Amino acid sequence: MQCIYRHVLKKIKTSKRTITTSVPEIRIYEVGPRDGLQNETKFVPTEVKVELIHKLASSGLKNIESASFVSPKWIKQMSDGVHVMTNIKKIPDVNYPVLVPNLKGYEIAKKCNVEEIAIFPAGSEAFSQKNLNCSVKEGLDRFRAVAEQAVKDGVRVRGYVSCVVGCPYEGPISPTAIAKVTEEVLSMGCYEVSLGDTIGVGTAGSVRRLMKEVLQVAKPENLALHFHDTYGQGLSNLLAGLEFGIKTVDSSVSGLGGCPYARGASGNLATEDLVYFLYGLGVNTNVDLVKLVEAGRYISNFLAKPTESKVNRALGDRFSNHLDIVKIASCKT
Ligand SMILES: CC(C)(COP(=O)([O-])OP(=O)([O-])OC[C@H]1O[C@@H](n2cnc3c(N)ncnc32)[C@H](O)[C@@H]1OP(=O)([O-])[O-])[C@@H](O)C(=O)NCCC(=O)NCCSC(=O)C[C@@](C)(O)CC(=O)[O-]
Repeated sequence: MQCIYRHVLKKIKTSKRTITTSVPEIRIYEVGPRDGLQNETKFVPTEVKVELIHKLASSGLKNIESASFVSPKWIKQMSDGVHVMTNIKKIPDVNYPVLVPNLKGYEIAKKCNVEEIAIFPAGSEAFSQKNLNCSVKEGLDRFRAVAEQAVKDGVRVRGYVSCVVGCPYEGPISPTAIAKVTEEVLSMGCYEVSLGDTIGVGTAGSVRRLMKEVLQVAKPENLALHFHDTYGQGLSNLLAGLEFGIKTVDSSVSGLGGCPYARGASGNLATEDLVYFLYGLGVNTNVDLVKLVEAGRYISNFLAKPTESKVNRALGDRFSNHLDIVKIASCKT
């Protein structure tokens, strides 16, 4: 089968010479510290959030959505965003984006010297009302003002579109509606739009239908996939999406996650499961699975709940060497 993933040229040193080879690569956008924790009822202290972010960065993840600057009246769990962002010991080549709902949140984020923000309009009218207290159109206008200011300030902007397959209040959402919102979000200057199956109702079939429509208005390199794993379809949905040439995938360590305004939705696709899956496809992730598993256990232990990652559970205490796990994933025993 022809490899469908983006390839990067890498210089690899052998004992005798340096060779240039082509390695497929997928960009992982970790959302655990934000999407993963925002729905937790027990307040996670700032130092635990910061330690989680440090552990994720040391596993090799390069994009870690670290906080959100939403109204603390709406999401109390994220109310310490300023302290989180000012206490992270940043690694130079790691991106630490934050979620921003309006200009007020943007101004606070800016004071924390963030280099990237994410805006998050919805594809569904009812969800927009519940999540943002405004219509889709009002949300888009509000986010356009934020994006324009950020672009002016040289801050990168990423966009989410929520409820790309289904809405907890309205039911199925048409791919045409999602394509329309995606096009508008891209026109605001976002370098990428992440398509969020907020309640995890998608299947490989509905994801294919969505991709066909959205790719009428966007290039695959400007799209990302954001799956919640409510019905256990996260990885098959992802495979369906990757077949369209998408190169960025969102996931959450330990499968944490959920939105308080999307009751019943489970966590995101677990990053440990994603990394294992990608190694199996021969896709380079540059992530150390042992360190990632440790990060997942750190936060699950703190929350006193079992990990939602099947890979994390399956590995138990058997493996301390990243390469051994990669061999299993690649079936190269
Ligand atoms: C958009 C609003 C603010 C409108 O909320 P509102 O109540 O209509 O706004 P408001 O302007 O009337 O403000 C109400 C109060 O909040 C304050 N306020 C207002 N904004 C801010 C701010 N940025 N930072 C700090 N404070 C703020 C504001 O100052 C005021 O304080 P008061 O005067 O009463 O003392 C609110 O609805 C909100 O914060 N919503 C965010 C909800 C949220 O975070 N949801 C989860 C993230 S979305 C998600 O998870 C989906 C995603 C992205 O992961 C993709 C997927 O999974 O598919």
